[in-house]
Amino acid sequence: MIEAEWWEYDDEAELAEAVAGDVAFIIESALDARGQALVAFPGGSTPPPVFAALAKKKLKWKNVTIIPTDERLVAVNDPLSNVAVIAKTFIPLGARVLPIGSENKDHRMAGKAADARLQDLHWPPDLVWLGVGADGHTASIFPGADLDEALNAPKARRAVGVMPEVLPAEAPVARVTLTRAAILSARAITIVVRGKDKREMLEKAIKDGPLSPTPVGRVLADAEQPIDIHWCA
Ligand SMILES: O=C1O[C@H](COP(=O)(O)O)[C@@H](O)[C@H](O)[C@H]1O
Repeated sequence: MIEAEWWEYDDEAELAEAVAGDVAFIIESALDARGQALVAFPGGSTPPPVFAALAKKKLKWKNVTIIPTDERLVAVNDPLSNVAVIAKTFIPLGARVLPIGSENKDHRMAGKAADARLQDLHWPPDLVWLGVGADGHTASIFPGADLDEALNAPKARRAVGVMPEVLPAEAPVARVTLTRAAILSARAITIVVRGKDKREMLEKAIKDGPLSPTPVGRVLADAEQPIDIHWCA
């Protein structure tokens, strides 16, 4: 049974401030407990206002490592790159931002390379913050031939390569993504989504659990930690 708590906001600005406050608290707690923090942030259009609010927090950024939850297989200076957006905000603050993508056109090889990079990190992540696409993908776990590997890869595997069955119009490229096991290993999981349609889809995915046809439902079905879901229309 997925334990999900919904947090609703009047608008995007209110959501950004609240999520930034929560993420800062998680980072601060990790720094107090372990002297370092490892967090995974999503790409897409939802995070930038949250990043801007989070960047104003006084944290020991040099002890914080940030990885993307997933990456589009494009050059790091391509506007589609997830890590580029993260790096632009947090590298100037002193954070370590670790790219997991490559320009390798073979997404399976790129997945292996991403996994090797992540194996060097102090695991588990203190936070995996997930976004959700209109088609129900989360991180870059998409419907298609690579879905099973992303969902059922061995526990030790942290990233795989994925070719979405239907390429999303806003970023029609192959990806690398954290596996379900890597996502669920996090000390905390939070989801940030906007829009009524996504809310309905996510509510249904959570209700359907392991039987959900959507990747996000299949990922969350095995979560043992409570999930915070931040939403605005
Ligand atoms: O392609 C992606 O999309 C999802 C959702 O993005 P949004 O624009 O609806 O916020 C995102 O979570 C993922 O990291 C990204 O690669």
